[in-house]
Amino acid sequence: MGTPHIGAAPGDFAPLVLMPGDPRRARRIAETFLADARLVTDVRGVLGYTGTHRGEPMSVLASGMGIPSVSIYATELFRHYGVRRIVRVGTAGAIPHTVSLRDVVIASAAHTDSSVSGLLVNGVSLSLTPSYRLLRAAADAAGETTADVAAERGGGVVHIGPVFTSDHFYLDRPAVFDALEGRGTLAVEMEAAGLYAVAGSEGGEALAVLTASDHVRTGEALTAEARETCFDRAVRIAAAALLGDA
Ligand SMILES: O=P(O)(O)O[C@H]1O[C@H](CO)[C@@H](O)[C@H]1O
Ligand SMILES: O=c1cc[nH]c(=O)[nH]1
Repeated sequence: MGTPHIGAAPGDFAPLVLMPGDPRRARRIAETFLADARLVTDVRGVLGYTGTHRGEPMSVLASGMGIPSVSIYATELFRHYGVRRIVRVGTAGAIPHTVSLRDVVIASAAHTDSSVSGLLVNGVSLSLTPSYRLLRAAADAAGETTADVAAERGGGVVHIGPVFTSDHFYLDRPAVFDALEGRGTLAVEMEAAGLYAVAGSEGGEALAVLTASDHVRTGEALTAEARETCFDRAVRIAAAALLGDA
């Protein structure tokens, strides 16, 4: 039963999956966003739950950190569990000063310093992009969140644009961030490009909806408590995108 990394039985996952990096965040999402959630896998402590959201079956599974880890879980979900859509709900470091802590960044493309963009098609550096349907549904779900509305709700604004998926959390190269910012890159994280690459290869749909938990220019960072509260907004947008025309 299951795959090398997922202990769930066939049929245990819904076709729609939310995917945070952190297993404890997966549990929190299951407790707060899913009705009747049940644990379906805990191999290696990577927790997965299935329940319903607004009456539709929906699952949550942690990805762990980095492209190799998210690639394993996304591939096994698409290939062996009939999953159709995965939306990553992660944290990220804001790059330009126009992105503030608590803002949500919907990743319309993922640049990367990983080899993944060049590994899949010989001689080609692939553009790693989300499903247009998911992107459009997330943009619609976020649409009413102007700066004023966001301030009233205690959250930041929603940005849509490219992100940088890095293999290096401790990347001490400001020039890289300068060059990426000059090309419109909004935030840095460690999984979106891998998820987009897997979805492209496996015939699935994927998107990353990120919350700015720290700022690479100023060094500011959210407290652990603020991180949890702010994160809910990204999860709401992600769940709405998953439901889309499901
Ligand atoms: O909060 P998550 O989803 O894990 O995302 C970010 O946090 C981790 C690094 O601290 C990396 O996985 C990065 O992408
Ligand atoms: O990967 C990440 C996640 C949050 N903040 C960063 O600077 N990098």
